[in-house]
Amino acid sequence: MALALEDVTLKAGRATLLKDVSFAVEPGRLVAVLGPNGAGKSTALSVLAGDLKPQSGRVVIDGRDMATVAKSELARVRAVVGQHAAMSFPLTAYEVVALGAHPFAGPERDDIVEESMAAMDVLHLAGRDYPTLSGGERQRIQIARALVQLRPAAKDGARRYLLMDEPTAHLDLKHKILALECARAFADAGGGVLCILHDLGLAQEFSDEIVLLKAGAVFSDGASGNTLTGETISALFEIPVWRSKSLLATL
Ligand SMILES: Nc1ncnc2c1ncn2[C@@H]1O[C@H](COP(=O)(O)OP(=O)(O)OP(=O)(O)O)[C@@H](O)[C@H]1O
Repeated sequence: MALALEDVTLKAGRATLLKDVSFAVEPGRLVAVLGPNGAGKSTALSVLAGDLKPQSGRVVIDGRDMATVAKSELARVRAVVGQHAAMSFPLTAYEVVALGAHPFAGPERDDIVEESMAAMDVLHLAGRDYPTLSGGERQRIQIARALVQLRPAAKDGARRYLLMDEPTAHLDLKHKILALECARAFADAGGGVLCILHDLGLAQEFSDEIVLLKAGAVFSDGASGNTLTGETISALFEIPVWRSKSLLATL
């Protein structure tokens, strides 16, 4: 059981954005995806989410080809926290989080929404107009919404997958840690998490596995403790080995 890319190649016009990319997000695991700007991380996440269709290869969710899974079913088992949390609808923060909760009704829904908002430290923002929130506040609301969306699957014992594109990008240190603790708790409770990160230290600290992407291909993939070496980081980001080694020594 897993959410996996199998030999995925994706092109846009003449550009090849992903070349034979394979990796899997297994239940109970947090996979961090790292790599230079433009490496294909967000593209890979969108393919895994079922939002972009590859020209070759396939996405497999718990043994089924994703192309055969209805969008409505997909919405119950995977949630996406995107890179840009902009939303121009005149909704309150509470209403945005509750968008994830449409299968619930009544007091149960309120409890689940409030619990997820508390987990992301945004309960005090519940009545605020979403468009007036700061970037980091919006990001935390989006994570709370995704957690709400996946709650029914958790209760049914179904597999579920949380896909996050740079969820910590706009967050202060306390909330970066909180967001990754929530993602970690989600994995520890049996969900699978994919998290695109630029921070090597946070990736090392919170993930089980690290996938390194470069130029649309998997550069390296392995257990978090073994993947980030001075030589690998140097080659991945095209920086001197002495620099990557001194950076890694600070992690
Ligand atoms: N529709 C498209 N047509 C052509 N090129 C595209 C298209 N969409 C994305 N790209 C290019 O594909 C590459 C991969 O983009 P992607 O957003 O996946 O990178 P990323 O690894 O997430 O980068 P970042 O760290 O900057 O967020 C980039 O060079 C981007 O410019």
